[in-house]
Amino acid sequence: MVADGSADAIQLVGVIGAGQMGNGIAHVAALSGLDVVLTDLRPEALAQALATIGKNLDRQVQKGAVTESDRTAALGRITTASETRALGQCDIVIEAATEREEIKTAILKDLVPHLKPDAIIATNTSSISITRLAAVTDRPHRVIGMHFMNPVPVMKLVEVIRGIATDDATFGAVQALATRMGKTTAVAEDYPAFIVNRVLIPMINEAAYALMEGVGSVSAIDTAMKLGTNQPMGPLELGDFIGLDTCLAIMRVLQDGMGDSKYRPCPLLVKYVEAGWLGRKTKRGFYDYAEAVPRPTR
Ligand SMILES: CC(=O)CC(=O)SCCNC(=O)CCNC(=O)[C@H](O)C(C)(C)COP(=O)(O)OP(=O)(O)OC[C@H]1O[C@@H](n2cnc3c(N)ncnc32)[C@H](O)[C@@H]1OP(=O)(O)O
Ligand SMILES: NC(=O)C1=CN([C@@H]2O[C@H](COP(=O)(O)OP(=O)(O)OC[C@H]3O[C@@H](n4cnc5c(N)ncnc54)[C@H](OP(=O)(O)O)[C@@H]3O)[C@@H](O)[C@H]2O)C=CC1
Repeated sequence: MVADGSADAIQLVGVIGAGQMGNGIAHVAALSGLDVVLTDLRPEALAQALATIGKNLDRQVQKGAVTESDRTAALGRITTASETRALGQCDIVIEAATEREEIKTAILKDLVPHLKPDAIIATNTSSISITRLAAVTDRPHRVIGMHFMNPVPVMKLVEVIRGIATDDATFGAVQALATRMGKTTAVAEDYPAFIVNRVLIPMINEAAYALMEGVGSVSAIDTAMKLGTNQPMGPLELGDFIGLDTCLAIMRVLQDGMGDSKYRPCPLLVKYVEAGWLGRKTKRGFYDYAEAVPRPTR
């Protein structure tokens, strides 16, 4: 029962998509004492996600942030599955698959027949309209944006985005869940890319323009922004970290949704994605990750 909006009302969390965000969400949820069912189409993605979660928990144990017994308990609370029906008993399902609207709508349509009547559907989309995603479900009032930041175990923010039909009980339950997971929430309205990515991704896109136009090299641009504006990563390094496919997808949502040419994706960014140079996850983006120390490519 989740209708009262209390943190304790949610006990079983489903996560769809076992990529970098899905594994981070599963990690933090399990560490908060929640039971987790993590699904992905590919069994190899699930095995890789469990290995990553184990490694990141080890890192937290070494730092003294997590005890060995909490690590073991957290891993024991995560089960994996390839079939959607495994999510049937979840109180909330958090969709964290690839940032493409047709993928997300197909997932949601496949999901709803399996769910309990009052289960919440949250999406970790970085940019896509919550209202539009909710409209393909049987329960737009129970659909909400729950936008975690990468890396999920480290970053403190969750953006919460209501669709036009999202009800107060759903909003309250998700705010409480984020708090239980140790996160601080910021509420954003349902406009393209919400708050964080409305500001951040155009900056990364502009850094790609600066690179394309020869304003600076990869190292110069990242050093300038790191030391000049006190950001932990330069914009090109951060683009590689997020995934250049995801950055481009967000720019396209901004361009389509806002209809303003200031959001045009940088042609160099487009070319990198077309080449399959997606950043860290493919070992090549603005940097080459083949060696232990990433090497700038331009
Ligand atoms: C695209 C979207 O839709 C929205 C987004 O997410 S936008 C992206 C938002 N994220 C950012 O902007 C990240 C910017 N980068 C950073 O904050 C930092 O570079 C970073 C936290 C990623 C790494 O920091 P770092 O100092 O270079 O590395 P490192 O020392 O290894 O890590 C810092 C801490 O995080 C921990 N950590 C890093 N990655 C971790 C992970 N995946 N799991 C668990 N812990 C992790 C480390 O153990 C370390 O912990 P302590 O502070 O307790 O020592
Ligand atoms: N990267 C980031 O910094 C952030 C990303 N996000 C958002 O989180 C979501 C996931 O991003 P991220 O984790 O980076 O992406 P990844 O590419 O790392 O992971 C996406 C995962 O979803 C899987 N997938 C694709 N289609 C389906 C499907 N139909 N059913 C189940 N799983 C599927 C992919 O499998 P396969 O590899 O086989 O395609 C992959 O394992 C996106 O919406 C993104 O915008 C939000 C905050 C930050």
